[in-house]
Amino acid sequence: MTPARIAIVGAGGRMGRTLIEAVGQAPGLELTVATEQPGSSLLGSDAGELAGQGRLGVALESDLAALTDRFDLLIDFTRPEGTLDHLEICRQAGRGIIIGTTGFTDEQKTRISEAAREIPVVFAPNMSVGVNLCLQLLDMAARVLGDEVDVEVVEAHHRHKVDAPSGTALRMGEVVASALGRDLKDCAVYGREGVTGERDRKTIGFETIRAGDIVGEHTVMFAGLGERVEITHKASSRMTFAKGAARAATWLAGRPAGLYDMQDVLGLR
Ligand SMILES: NC(=O)C1=CN([C@@H]2O[C@H](COP(=O)(O)OP(=O)(O)OC[C@H]3O[C@@H](n4cnc5c(N)ncnc54)[C@H](OP(=O)(O)O)[C@@H]3O)[C@@H](O)[C@H]2O)C=CC1
Ligand SMILES: O=C(O)C1=N[C@H](C(=O)O)C[C@H](O)C1
Repeated sequence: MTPARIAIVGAGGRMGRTLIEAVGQAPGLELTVATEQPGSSLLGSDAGELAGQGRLGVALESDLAALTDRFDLLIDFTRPEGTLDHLEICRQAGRGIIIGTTGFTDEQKTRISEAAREIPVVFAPNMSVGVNLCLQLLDMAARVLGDEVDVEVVEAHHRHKVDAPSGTALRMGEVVASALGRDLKDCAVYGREGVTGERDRKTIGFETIRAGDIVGEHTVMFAGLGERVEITHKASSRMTFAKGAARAATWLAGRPAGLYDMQDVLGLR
């Protein structure tokens, strides 16, 4: 079978470099385009050499709109504003997109849903198998423990991360809120300070740690009187996310337009 031709945007970033390696290891995928922002000192360098994989013959370029005839699917782990630009280019060219970027506003998420009426989109704040399994476990835990417990989501990431709470923490909160018949928008509490008063059982609390080189850790605590359940995921390598994105790309190749996530890719729905 002909491999799907893959574009990686933000190719010089932490995830971009890891994605170059992961796509190179995926049998059904071939890296054909890699981009960075205009003005980047990385433009012209070889994607494989950038990722420590040896020469691939794919030079970093900046004008994605001019390159759409050279890829079938685009993988985007950048920033929301960049992702929306890339999404529009994919929509106009009829190319599928795998979005791992986090930190979108509701309005920006709506734009992704709208584009997914025309092109296939996988959009997931965490592409690791483990986190997606945890989302299933969280749904079950919330249904069993119900309103008898206090729910807190604690996440820790490296010092360079710019959005908080993490997209994964928010998705975990959404899963628990939905299982409990709540709307996260009404019940989320983002950090506490000063005289807060007693805890309201119906809230879901979020705590954020940013420190050093932590790859990504999430714990959801269901704390009752006399016992406590904690569901924890710890990523120790970005390759776990990159392999998930490569798996999503393989899965998305040839699919019809639609908004999918990693639960679809992994057959967990
Ligand atoms: N879904 C998942 O499984 C995972 C998601 N993520 C998410 O992926 C995103 C990237 O993370 P990470 O790799 O650590 O970040 P980095 O900052 O290391 O990389 C981001 C890359 O995107 C580029 N970029 C930034 N803004 C734009 C723009 N407007 N247009 C085009 N390119 C742009 C950067 O270029 P420059 O350096 O020039 O600014 C850089 O190359 C984050 O949102 C993060 O939360 C991360 C890991 C897993
Ligand atoms: O920025 C990161 O690094 C990560 N971001 C994602 C998120 O915001 O959930 C996923 C992962 O935890 C790493």
